[in-house]
Amino acid sequence: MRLIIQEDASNVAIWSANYIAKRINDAKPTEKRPFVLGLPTGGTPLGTYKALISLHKEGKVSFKNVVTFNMDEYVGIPKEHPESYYSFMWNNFFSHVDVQEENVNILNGNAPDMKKECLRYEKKILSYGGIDLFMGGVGVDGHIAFNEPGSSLASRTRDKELNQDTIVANSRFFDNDINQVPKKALTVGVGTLLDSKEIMILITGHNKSRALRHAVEEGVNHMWTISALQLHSQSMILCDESATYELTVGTYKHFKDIEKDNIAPESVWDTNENLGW
Ligand SMILES: N[C@@H]1[C@@H](O)[C@H](O)[C@@H](COP(=O)(O)O)O[C@@H]1O
Repeated sequence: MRLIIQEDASNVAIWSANYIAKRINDAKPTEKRPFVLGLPTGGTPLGTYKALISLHKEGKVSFKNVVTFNMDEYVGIPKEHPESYYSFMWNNFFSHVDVQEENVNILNGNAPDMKKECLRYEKKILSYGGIDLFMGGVGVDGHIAFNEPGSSLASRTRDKELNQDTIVANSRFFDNDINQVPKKALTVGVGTLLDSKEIMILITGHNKSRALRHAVEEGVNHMWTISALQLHSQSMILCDESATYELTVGTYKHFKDIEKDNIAPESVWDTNENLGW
């Protein structure tokens, strides 16, 4: 696993956006052979979406031949609800780039048959030959997508009960009222994520430092589903300095040293100016 440590969250955003743009451009996607991108919601990837929109507006990347699959969606709120992941994605990203509506895939949290919906999603991912690059975030308790502690590391797309920690954490988007937060979600499984060709997880802020330690320094454990990344041959965590507080000095120095020549992807574009950072 690679661990790339950036100074702060804005650098994480710029780095990840450039990386995604480079992967898409290198793949030279076509209508018949699109690039397949897995995407998350949450506060963490917002900067990445902002940076990708800038890159798109500068003509440096197109999403015309990109097919997207979102990680998860709440169950039981209408898709038009301002806090549904459908609304999040269209408001914060899809509406600002040239992605084609028919290429956007988001689980339907209101499907009459949840099992069928999850199976349909898995099959659709397979129909494209799998996901080329899955970007994700992490919960404070180390959950990836909505794979809460104790989720099977072989799990596939399914419905999951959200735990109290997640409900409390997500209540910030629901007027800080835990009663308004959906108690269930549909989510890709850990196994689904591990089948992606490449995984890039963004971890920023002090409150995620325990999750980062478990991901990097502890063993693979279903109580910290993020740790399953250790089983993947092309996984990368991109974090900021604040998230490294629980790493040992030795771990920190090791990754700083081996990644020192990889501060940015080879053809990094300087988007700082345009983003006002
Ligand atoms: N299902 C999402 C996860 O995909 C996300 O990684 C996590 C952390 O979100 P944030 O980036 O806002 O801390 O929140 C939710 O639980």
